[in-house]
Amino acid sequence: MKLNGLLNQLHISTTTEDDPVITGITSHSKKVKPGYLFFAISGVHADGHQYIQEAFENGAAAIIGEYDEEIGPGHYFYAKDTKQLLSLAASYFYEEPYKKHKMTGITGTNGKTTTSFLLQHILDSHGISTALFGTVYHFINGTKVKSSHTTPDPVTLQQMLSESKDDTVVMEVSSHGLEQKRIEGITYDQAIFLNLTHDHLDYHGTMESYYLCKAKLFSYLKNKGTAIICSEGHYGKRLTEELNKKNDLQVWTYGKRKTDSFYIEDVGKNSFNLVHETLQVTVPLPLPGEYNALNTTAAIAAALDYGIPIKSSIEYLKSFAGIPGRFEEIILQNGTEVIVDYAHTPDGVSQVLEAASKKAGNRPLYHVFGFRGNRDLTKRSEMISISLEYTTKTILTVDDLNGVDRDQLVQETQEAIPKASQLPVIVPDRTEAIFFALKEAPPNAVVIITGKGPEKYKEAYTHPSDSDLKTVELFQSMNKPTFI
Ligand SMILES: CC(=O)N[C@H]1[C@@H](OP(=O)(O)OP(=O)(O)OC[C@H]2O[C@@H](n3ccc(=O)[nH]c3=O)[C@H](O)[C@@H]2O)O[C@H](CO)[C@@H](O)[C@@H]1O[C@H](C)C(=O)N[C@@H](C)C(=O)N[C@H](CCC(=O)O)C(=O)O
Ligand SMILES: Nc1ncnc2c1ncn2[C@@H]1O[C@H](COP(=O)(O)OP(=O)(O)OP(=O)(O)O)[C@@H](O)[C@H]1O
Repeated sequence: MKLNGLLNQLHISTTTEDDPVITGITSHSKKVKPGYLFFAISGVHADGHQYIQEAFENGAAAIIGEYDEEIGPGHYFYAKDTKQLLSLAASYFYEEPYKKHKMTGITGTNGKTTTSFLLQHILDSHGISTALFGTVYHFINGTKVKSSHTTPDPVTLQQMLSESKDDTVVMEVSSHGLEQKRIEGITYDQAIFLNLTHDHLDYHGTMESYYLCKAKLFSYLKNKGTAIICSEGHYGKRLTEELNKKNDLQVWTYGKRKTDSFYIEDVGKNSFNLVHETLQVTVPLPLPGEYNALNTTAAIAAALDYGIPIKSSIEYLKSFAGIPGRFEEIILQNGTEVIVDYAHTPDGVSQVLEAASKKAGNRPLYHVFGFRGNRDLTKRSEMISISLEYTTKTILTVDDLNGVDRDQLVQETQEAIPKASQLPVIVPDRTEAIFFALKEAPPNAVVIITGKGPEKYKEAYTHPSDSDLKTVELFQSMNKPTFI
């Protein structure tokens, strides 16, 4: 690809005499190789304009930045919004790879991973090869690829789209990804809105700007594309109203109202009823909880939009194998049921504890969880209150420190405890906290550990383990019953 052609596609109305070949695109100066086009971006921690010199030294063919002045010894072009242009340039560089696939984007505070796994399972079972881009891992051409972001940076994203030979791409679209315009240069055949509840206010500031950011996904829908929206909650209703005013989209809602395009009722332990137009069917619940009936309905609706009959989706769901760290269950030798789950927002914790307490019935329910350092502090008290409401015993611990001193995080956790008659226990070492819960809980109890799901620990703890699941397994192996 030549520079002048790319500048033209980006609507930068300057040309260069030498018109160099562009060999790659990046916004990180240290990744620049000879012939690269470097985009200078002002970020949260650094300003890419400070690294222009380094980019030239590493061989950049040209730079695009937001400073309206000549910088450096080589080609420099001014642009108003380098984040947007970086994504567009990456898309053009890889020859607009989204056009090779059917594209599904899924957004929402909670449930993106779950819904994307469910949809991928249905599509794959139907013979539609499907790539998955998301938090747990990416899955391209039948192979798992390590994921560092829910929505990858634009260059990685476009490269993955280009490498994928899959018919369909199902991708989680995070609010950070939307705000940073990582998906610019892609249009979607369908977009799904799951919910919007308290999270990431450290980044978005207010729920209003968080909503406006999530709603942006729907502006990337193709003409006649399908919007699938959960109507439970204020924001889903608002989005539906806003999108219904546009005539160029198919808008489907799902939820618990009879007016929803996909209406669910009678959510039980193992199944729920789904009504769509004249069809009424029983759907097996692939994972416990009403929230998972909703996630499943979103996946069934998306599959129907791609031509898969609802009854076929139901058949396929019977072989769904679950998702790492999403209501993942282990039964200890003494009978204690342990659940590891990724809930890390007030709504997520509330939903999963509701499902866990239904499972526990009259049995005791123990809950172990903690907070991440440097992340939305305003959700902490609410999460503790919810835990205290649902559980027999709450054991607070720490999650990733993210650079915060452990004692400070423990102190912050202590301060977040609302005044309540039943006080939680604090065990700062996460492995000790899990051991404590498993030792304290009577054999008939259910112990739920939330926050990390399948993620590896970033901190070192007393017991040699690198994830919640491994800690539970370690406890098992150290506490094997001895038979005489
Ligand atoms: C807050 C945030 O989202 N930051 C993301 C953002 O970084 P940034 O623009 O703020 O980068 P910065 O560090 O300030 O640097 C500014 C610019 O200087 C450049 N630079 C910097 C240093 C240098 O030596 N040379 C150089 O050129 C950087 O490449 C960058 O272009 O853009 C980067 C490239 O796309 C991301 O890797 C980075 O993700 C950080 C690491 C991150 O942790 N993000 C999380 C919060 C995130 O995105 N999470 C969502 C999921 C959230 C959820 O739903 O739970 C996700 O999609 O993964
Ligand atoms: N529809 C939902 N509504 C509320 N909570 C949910 C919903 N779906 C899942 N959850 C809860 O949120 C947790 C995370 O789910 P999931 O990983 O699917 O969400 P996510 O949106 O991908 O999260 P993240 O973007 O942070 O990775 C689950 O383990 C569960 O406890």
